[in-house]
Amino acid sequence: MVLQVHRVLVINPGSTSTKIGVFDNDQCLFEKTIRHSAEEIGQFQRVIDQYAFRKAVILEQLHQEGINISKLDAVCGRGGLLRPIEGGTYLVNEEMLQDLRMGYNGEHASNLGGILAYEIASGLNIHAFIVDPVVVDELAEIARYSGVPDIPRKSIFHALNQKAVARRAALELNQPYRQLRLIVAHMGGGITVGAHDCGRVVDVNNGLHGDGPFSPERAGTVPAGDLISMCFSGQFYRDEVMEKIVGKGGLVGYLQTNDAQEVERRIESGDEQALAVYQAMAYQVTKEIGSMAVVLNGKVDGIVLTGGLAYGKTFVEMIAERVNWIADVLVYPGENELQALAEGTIRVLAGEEEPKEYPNPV
Ligand SMILES: Nc1ncnc2c1ncn2[C@@H]1O[C@H](COP(=O)(O)OP(=O)(O)O)[C@@H](O)[C@H]1O
Ligand SMILES: CCCC(=O)OP(=O)(O)O
Repeated sequence: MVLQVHRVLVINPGSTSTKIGVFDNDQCLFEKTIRHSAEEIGQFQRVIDQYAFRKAVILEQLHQEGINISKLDAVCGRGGLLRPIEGGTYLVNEEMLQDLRMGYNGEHASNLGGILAYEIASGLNIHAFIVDPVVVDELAEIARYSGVPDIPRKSIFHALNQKAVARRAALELNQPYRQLRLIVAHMGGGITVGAHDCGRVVDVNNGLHGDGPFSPERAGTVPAGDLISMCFSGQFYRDEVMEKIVGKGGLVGYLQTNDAQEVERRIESGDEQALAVYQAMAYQVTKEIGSMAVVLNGKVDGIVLTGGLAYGKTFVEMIAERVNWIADVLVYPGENELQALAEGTIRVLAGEEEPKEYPNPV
């Protein structure tokens, strides 16, 4: 029997980068990470305004690589701040596009994933998909309480990569993912730390809207009372305050860069402020890991560090030395998101799985 080969373009817009790949089934033909500086991204007021810029960057890169897009069978994007849904592969439909365009659950680069996939696919008369978007919701009911009844906690995190690396850790630990208790810290432009309890992410910080550790471009949890006073001080517009939390918080706020490698260079050249901020970011990640250990009743089979920041040896060491008493630390730098997007799409194209229809609420 001849195996049918499906060619898929996958697009992963992150807050600090656009990552693309072309796959023949699960075989990667080419992948590329295009990094965007804080200034480059900062010139756009809204995430949706970055659409034309990111599309041009993608098409230019494919052109340079000599990829003929008319040979594609599908396009898949990382999605987006939709309504809370269960994991899986979803066909991009009109209702989804509307929610992505309006930012139903807020603004994030991944909203562009489904839109870019749809725009490129519709020009070629092929289907567009998203896989395991950032709103996959498996929270335990107890984790939804915030203390303010009108503001329930939400599941907004690096679902795609957290699941992919958790499965990789399960292979390494030689046990099924569904029988393991893992803590996964994805450390990219945003940072999310999830408690994976036997295959379900029962608690995780909302990586976008002021919850958890600060990150290269986000504030994480901030003192609520002071934030409220800032909002009503008359000194700032709403968007300006939001930017302090998402986009211009964290490393960008303290050091005016979202680039951890640049921070490491500054530290090497003796910059004490850079060192203090980097140490504080690691410290906040360890606090979140500690709290997820409590969520798992202290029975933790492994702590997984992943995302772009996990390439930073010093940063990983700062974290590992504070948390390795909880469990062994496994480090998977970068992310498996392109591969995971491709595999989710191929499962549907090969007829192994039916695509889910949005919305398909939890
Ligand atoms: N080799 C490296 N050493 C240290 N930090 C790195 C390295 N490579 C990337 N990073 C940092 O990782 C962060 C981006 O992570 P990434 O997972 O690619 O984010 P996103 O997908 O949100 O754009 C940036 O701060 C970047 O500077
Ligand atoms: C919205 C949660 C996912 C996230 O923060 O992604 P990036 O790190 O790519 O911005």
